[in-house]
Amino acid sequence: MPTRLDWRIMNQKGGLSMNAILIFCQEETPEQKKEMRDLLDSAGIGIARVFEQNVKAVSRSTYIGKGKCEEIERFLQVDPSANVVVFSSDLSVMQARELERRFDRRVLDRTDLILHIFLEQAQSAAARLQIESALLRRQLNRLIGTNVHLTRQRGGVTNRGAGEKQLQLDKRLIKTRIAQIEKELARLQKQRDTQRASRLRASVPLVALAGYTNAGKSTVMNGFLRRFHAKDAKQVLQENRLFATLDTSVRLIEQPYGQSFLLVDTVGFLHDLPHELVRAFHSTLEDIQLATCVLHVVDASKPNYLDDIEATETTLEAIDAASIDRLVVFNQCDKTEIVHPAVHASQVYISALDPGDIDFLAGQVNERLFGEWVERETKIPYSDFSRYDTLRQTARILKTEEQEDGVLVRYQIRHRLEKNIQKG
Ligand SMILES: Nc1nc2c(ncn2[C@@H]2O[C@H](COP(=O)(O)OP(=O)(O)OP(=O)(O)O)[C@@H](O)[C@H]2O)c(=O)[nH]1
Ligand SMILES: [Mg+2]
Repeated sequence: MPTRLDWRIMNQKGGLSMNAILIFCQEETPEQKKEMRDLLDSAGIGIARVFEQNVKAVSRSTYIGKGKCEEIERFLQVDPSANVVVFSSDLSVMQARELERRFDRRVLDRTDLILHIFLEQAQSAAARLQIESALLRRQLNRLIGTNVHLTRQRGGVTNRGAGEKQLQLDKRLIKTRIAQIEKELARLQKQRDTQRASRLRASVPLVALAGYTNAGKSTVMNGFLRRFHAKDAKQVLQENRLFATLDTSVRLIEQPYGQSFLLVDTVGFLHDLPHELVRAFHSTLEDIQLATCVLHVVDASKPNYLDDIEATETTLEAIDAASIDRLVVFNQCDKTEIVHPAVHASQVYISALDPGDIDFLAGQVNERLFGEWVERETKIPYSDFSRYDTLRQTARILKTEEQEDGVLVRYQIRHRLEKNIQKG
């Protein structure tokens, strides 16, 4: 809503192109550096210049210290086209404020950047509101104690008194907006609770795709949709971009023999996800908590995939989902030497692009959800058509034999589905 207020982030929506100075501060690994660049790319921000600094003693006011700040300031004078400064590390309120004052530019840290991507791309009302609320809270923190320099950036007001007044007004407007958002979020939460309750009543198990961003969760979902669903089932967006998915999508995966389940695609995780972001993610992650089984999708072709697994596990713990039954799906095996499809204990190796591998994964999921196949025999009286019908839908019929008092049926069924065909 109030674009005027969020001069730090939202004013870019007008179409101004963003060009950044990117500052690495902590001897990041090549993978971490690539991830920062990918995040900027996802946010649609170009890179004018990269500065590197191994900050040993973090400066309380500027993080990187006076010398580095001066070097950057000199660069900004020579090349004023860079209109934003991005830090790979998270900054305190005080540091961000001081750096913005010195550079006379917007300063974004990693969290700002992620929120920025979310704001641009999230579709659902709840996700958008949660992100807006997180952004406004950060903005409010930075405004507290701020003085006239902001007003200078807003359009040349130099009168200190007017600036203070403007600041008070902004703070009040932000607080009012946050209160409005909280109210609206509570209403949406109620709506979601009702939808979930009806889903649970339908007694179809829920399977959640979770994992690091860009691991291939949406591709796995589309694989399932292509394989098991009617042709017009709406596919979800899969893209080589961090945070391609920002809203959850739930689809019914209809399989034979009563093995249908709901599959939910969720937003990707990232390492060191700050608490406020986990909160902003929350509405999209609630589905994971209700899942019977979590498919933790990993990009097995990344050299540092173990770090990704750890980051995902940490986030699952943070949302109280760590105790849910888990299948770790090592995906993108086609880019590696790993033999696929294969399974070792609760680890499955696949390529989501291969329909045969999706079938294999479905088999593993079915076993977790519905148990092993068991072989049974029963006699159904001719008068009990409906039981025979249920049996046909839920079991693999192996043999039927017509007898005087009914049909003798031999069949295979997943043992947890047996209760569905017990004599009524
Ligand atoms: N070669 C190969 N590419 C894959 C495989 N699975 C996914 N991809 C590609 O990897 C990229 C990311 O896939 P997505 O399914 O969008 O990843 P995601 O986990 O949903 O990512 P976010 O929504 O950003 O968290 C896309 O370009 C996919 O085509 C795979 O098994 N093999
Ligand atoms: Mg996705």
